[in-house]
Amino acid sequence: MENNKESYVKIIELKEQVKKKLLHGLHPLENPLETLEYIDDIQRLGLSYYFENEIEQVLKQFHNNNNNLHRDFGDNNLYADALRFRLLREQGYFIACEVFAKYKNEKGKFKESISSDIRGMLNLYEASQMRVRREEILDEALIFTTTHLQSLVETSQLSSPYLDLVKHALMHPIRKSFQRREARLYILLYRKLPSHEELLLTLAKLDFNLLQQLHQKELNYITRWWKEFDFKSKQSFSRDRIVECYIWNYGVYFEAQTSQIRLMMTKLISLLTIIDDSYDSYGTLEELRPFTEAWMLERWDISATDNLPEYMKVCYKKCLEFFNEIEEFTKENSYCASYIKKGLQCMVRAYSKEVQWLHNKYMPTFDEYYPIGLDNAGSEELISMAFCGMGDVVTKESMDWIFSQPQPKIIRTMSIVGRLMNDIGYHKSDRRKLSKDVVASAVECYIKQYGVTDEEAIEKLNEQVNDSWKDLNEDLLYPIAIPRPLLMRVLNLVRVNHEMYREGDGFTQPTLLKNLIDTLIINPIY
Ligand SMILES: CC(C)=CCC/C(C)=C/CC/C(C)=C/COP(=O)(O)OP(=O)(O)O
Repeated sequence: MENNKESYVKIIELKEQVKKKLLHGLHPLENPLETLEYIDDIQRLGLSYYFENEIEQVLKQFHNNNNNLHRDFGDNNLYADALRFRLLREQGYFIACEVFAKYKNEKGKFKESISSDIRGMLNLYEASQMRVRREEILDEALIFTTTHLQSLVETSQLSSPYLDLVKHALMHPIRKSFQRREARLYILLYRKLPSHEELLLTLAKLDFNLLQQLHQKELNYITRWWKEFDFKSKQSFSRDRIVECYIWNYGVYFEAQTSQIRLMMTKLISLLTIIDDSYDSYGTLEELRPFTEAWMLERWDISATDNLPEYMKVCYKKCLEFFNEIEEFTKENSYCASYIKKGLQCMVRAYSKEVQWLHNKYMPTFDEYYPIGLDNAGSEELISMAFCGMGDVVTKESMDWIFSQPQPKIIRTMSIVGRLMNDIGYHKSDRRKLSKDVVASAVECYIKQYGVTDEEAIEKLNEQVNDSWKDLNEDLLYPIAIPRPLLMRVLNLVRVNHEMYREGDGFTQPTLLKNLIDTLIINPIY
């Protein structure tokens, strides 16, 4: 691997060339498809953060010239239509889904003939993930493309980079995916594509490897911090998941200049895990009552824990220290820390309600459970903390937006994805099967309220998760409530929730995230 200084210099030089091409070398009106493909490649290679303004300028032209460009693709270019649709919607521009009506037959079904166009089908599949409510044509497109692409994967004997992309996309659609894993994977696939551009490939590889070295150093620092804290010696039942905490935030912030917020968020999640475990696993009701009161104080004070067990004191003290660190970090925006405190209080209130149910062996109805379960998914808390890393972009109004009523749809989506996927995973896990406790969780509460089977409950809850992604998509279309860079961090937080609980409890069962950790932190790209 080249030495770091050389890599930096090369990155600067390559970036300039890409910028030039984006602004002057592409001609959206004459060559719309080539332009879109170039932007798609930049984004999928994980490089768009270098070119936000240029990409915005180019895509705006597509948006403003929608009709002209529409004609350029002709009547039968599913690949181009779907690519443009996805890129514009990802950028926040509404584009009507009726553009896909021409791919239907007289019976109102998608034409079977398009199913042999793999790249077109793949783009339509990704485009349909951008749907909002009441876009039935995109619901149908998702089913149509998923079915055909799945059968293609099962029956095809050929190996091709496109087929690899299809296999991957079926598991990880772009909209929901952990972005850095996608970048790495796309770098490996892109170099096999006949059309790849050497310059972009080199830039992407250098950038990934250089960032990875920084991430390794950070992980080193944070594991030392965790070892020195040594909470395990005070309470051995608590989950020991500092690497997973780091990965959580790496999904939200990955850039070199965001190192500090990544580490702060990692500390926050590790402390939240301790608090969660205190309520869920080992605190008694008598201990937890004053513990809850201590968090509810206007000014947190260590003396509030005088009569509490040592492990609670240690946890509370560490949080006080951590809040001093947050205040120092957000000196310029001194109002920020109070929102993080408010978010934590909201979680603790929910934990304390759940613990009463647990100790009273009471299984609530779904309606009783749901608002509490959504509150303890911690969305307001994590978003408040994430926004603190956004420097000038964040304002008091955007912090107020986090706690506004009615709750912004994208925040509700974050809670729904986290809560329901976590609870569905819990329902299927050995943890539940082996537990003698009556633990309130969405599946059990749904079964209790509606008298349905496990499978039916899970199906209904999965539907809610899918519908909530549509709401998220809507909140990300212009006009938007707060600046786009802030909303993009919220989107990343939702993606992390999805990733963590996609196949069970990735946070608690260490094997589920192992692959992700190896790919992102350990192995460079050669
Ligand atoms: C669930 C979710 C999206 C949480 C987001 C807030 C957050 C990052 C908390 C840190 C600790 C954590 C992963 C709790 C989930 O525990 P658990 O799996 O025992 O679930 P529980 O919430 O039912 O205790």
